[in-house]
Amino acid sequence: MSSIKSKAWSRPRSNSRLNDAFNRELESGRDYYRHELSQSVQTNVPLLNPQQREVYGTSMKAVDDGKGGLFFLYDPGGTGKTFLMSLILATIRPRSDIAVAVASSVIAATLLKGCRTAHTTLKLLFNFQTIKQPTCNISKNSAMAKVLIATKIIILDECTMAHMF
Ligand SMILES: Nc1ncnc2c1ncn2[C@@H]1O[C@H](COP(=O)(O)OP(=O)(O)OP(=O)(O)O)[C@@H](O)[C@H]1O
Repeated sequence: MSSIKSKAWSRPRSNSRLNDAFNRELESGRDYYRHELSQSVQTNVPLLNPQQREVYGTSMKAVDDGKGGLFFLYDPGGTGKTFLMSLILATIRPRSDIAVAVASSVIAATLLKGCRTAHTTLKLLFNFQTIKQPTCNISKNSAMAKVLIATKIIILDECTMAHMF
């Protein structure tokens, strides 16, 4: 009898712990000032140059269509990549959608709002560049896995530098 009781109580507790962790991850992905972000979108979209506008349109279409895709943005320094990525994040986040921003280094992570290192967020192995088929150390049932499933876009800044860290 006591074991039945303990099973009956233990299950909801573990689910609720998972839900709490999920909600914490979710909130950290959504915890932005919506009004401020929406205003920055209204102000900055009209400033985009033709090339930035094309990348913005392509990225937002991919997000809205939900078909997935892998896009690389490569341009010389100072040409507005960070400006553009910030705008993409600011467009998606006020909709209560999750946009994850990660970077290959701590310094690069300071450039985008809510950005963390890819190693921390995606639980990358530190020696992943030496492994033939590297995987993220995130279990299927974890809160982070649920967040990633719900994520609309993952932006990885300075990805070409990832092998150095
Ligand atoms: N369309 C734009 N309208 C107004 N300012 C812009 C625009 N695009 C970029 N900028 C400004 O130009 C400067 C350089 O842009 P940004 O930092 O985004 O370049 P970057 O390509 O990310 O540079 P780096 O590769 O060195 O990190 C920033 O001050 C940014 O705010």
